[in-house]
Amino acid sequence: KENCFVPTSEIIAVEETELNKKQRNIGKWQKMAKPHAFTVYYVKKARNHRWRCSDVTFWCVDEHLCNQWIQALKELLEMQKSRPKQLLVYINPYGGKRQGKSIYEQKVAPLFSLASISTDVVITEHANHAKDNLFEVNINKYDGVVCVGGDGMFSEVMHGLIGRMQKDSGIDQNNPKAPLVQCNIRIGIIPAGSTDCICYSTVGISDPVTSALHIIVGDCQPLDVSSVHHNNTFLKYSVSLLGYGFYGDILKDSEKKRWMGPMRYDYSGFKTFLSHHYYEGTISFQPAKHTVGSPRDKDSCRTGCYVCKKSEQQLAEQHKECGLKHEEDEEEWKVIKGKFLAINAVNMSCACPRSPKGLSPAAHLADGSADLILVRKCSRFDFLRYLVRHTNQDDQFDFSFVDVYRVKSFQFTSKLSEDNESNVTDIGKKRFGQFCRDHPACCCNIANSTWNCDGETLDSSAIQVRVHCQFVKLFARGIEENSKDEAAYSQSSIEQLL
Ligand SMILES: CCCCCCCCCCCCC/C=C/[C@@H](O)[C@H](CO)NC(=O)CCCCCCCCCCCCCCC
Ligand SMILES: Nc1ncnc2c1ncn2[C@@H]1O[C@H](COP(=O)(O)OP(=O)(O)OP(=O)(O)O)[C@@H](O)[C@H]1O
Ligand SMILES: [Ca+2]
Repeated sequence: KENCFVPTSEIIAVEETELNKKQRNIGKWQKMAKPHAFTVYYVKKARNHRWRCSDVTFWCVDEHLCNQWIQALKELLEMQKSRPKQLLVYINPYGGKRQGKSIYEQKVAPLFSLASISTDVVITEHANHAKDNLFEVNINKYDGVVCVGGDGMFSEVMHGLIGRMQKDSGIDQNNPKAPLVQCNIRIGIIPAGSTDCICYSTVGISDPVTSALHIIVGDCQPLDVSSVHHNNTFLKYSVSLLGYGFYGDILKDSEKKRWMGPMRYDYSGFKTFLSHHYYEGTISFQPAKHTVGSPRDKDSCRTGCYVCKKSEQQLAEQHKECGLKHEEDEEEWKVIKGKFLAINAVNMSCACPRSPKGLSPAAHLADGSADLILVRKCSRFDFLRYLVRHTNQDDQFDFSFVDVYRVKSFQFTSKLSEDNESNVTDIGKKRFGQFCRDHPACCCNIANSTWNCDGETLDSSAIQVRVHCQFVKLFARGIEENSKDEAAYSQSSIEQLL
């Protein structure tokens, strides 16, 4: 009844179809002596970036012809070298609403088996199980690693893979300037967490079936990764949010409420909003001059993004020049001191179901930069106005108390650690403990906040951060343009750039 066009890259599987009696007796096929059939399973694109597995069955009388078609289509699939054949899967049974295991078994495993992908499945028994396991397994056996869980689970797998690569190459991660070895094994995310920001920002939806299909067709999306150090100690890598103040405090409070599931973030978010604490410190950063985009751009990173491609070319050129001294260290540092409600550094938009355009709507997945958002001390009402703009079309950077910069590296030191380092002992501060009790309404916080690094707290408030362009790869393709208007708009802005 309907014609449809399916690129071979979006065929999931081709199978010979056994016709049952009922099928044989319908329509014109009932006149055939012995009809033969094959079924093509393919990706059907629905609304809002959702993908589904659809199928179409072809019938004919000639058995030889039918087999020729099956053979030809299977050969076409075999030629798609980017498709994974063997995957290592880690399932966190306690992430999000604790449905990781059933999501995998009911929605994902049947699709992998249809696409003839073999899997080794590990159900994690404790935090860091997946990370530690990745240091031991024979990684070369696999075409990819899949994590079933949330951003925290992705982070574990990413740390395992990057850590393993550095260990195998004898690179010391504690050295902030070490030339890290890139990780080429792709990671797939089956969303089953509380925020699922990495999945949402790279696919456009958090939906397990959609993500499974992106893995099957062998998509590849590079991602920027930030390395976080405290002096010469490696702390963590980050791909989504590094947040101090508001998001650090939410995370710290929400960890005690894990039993609440994803709701814990709303509860702790509300509490943290009411507490309205601000923190004093100094932030220094190197602006990202290499990238052609800016955080106030009107259009966002989409599949085949021009801004990310430009950065990829530059990266390739840099690799060619390998060995030559980079001017990075000599490039200018901008220094900002102040009182901040939130300091957020995002490597991607951080779009998620709570905020469909994210913390920085124009941030790019793979341009080698992060957007540094500084929210200065302001009234509760203004901060609420700022937060609300994450949920509508208004510009969240259009406030006098909000600044945003595109950076390739930054450092932060809280006033408290600066004072401690310079041995200025303020007896008053010590006596008053954590908060300014003389002025309870002023919300001035003498204690440090903590950094929220992709949903995990960091031990140190003083950190040094460097963005590594396109450092890991995902089974994703970025967010696809979903309307003709959007596509035309993006094209016109590229023309403007050229
Ligand atoms: C009035 C409504 C305002 C809503 C504003 C929503 C902004 C939401 C922005 C979400 C950004 C998520 C960034 C991703 C971070 C992930 O790496 C990390 C690990 O999964 N998730 C979190 O840290 C979890 C972070 C969870 C943050 C939840 C924030 C909820 C804020 C609620 C404020 C309520 C104020 C109400 C006043 C009447
Ligand atoms: N079997 C396990 N028991 C306890 N913790 C685990 C287990 N497996 C993994 N973890 C840890 O649970 C943490 C949170 O998991 P995950 O990210 O999947 O869910 P979430 O926190 O609900 O979602 P999000 O990160 O999207 O907010 C991860 O950092 C991971 O280290
Ligand atoms: Ca980026």
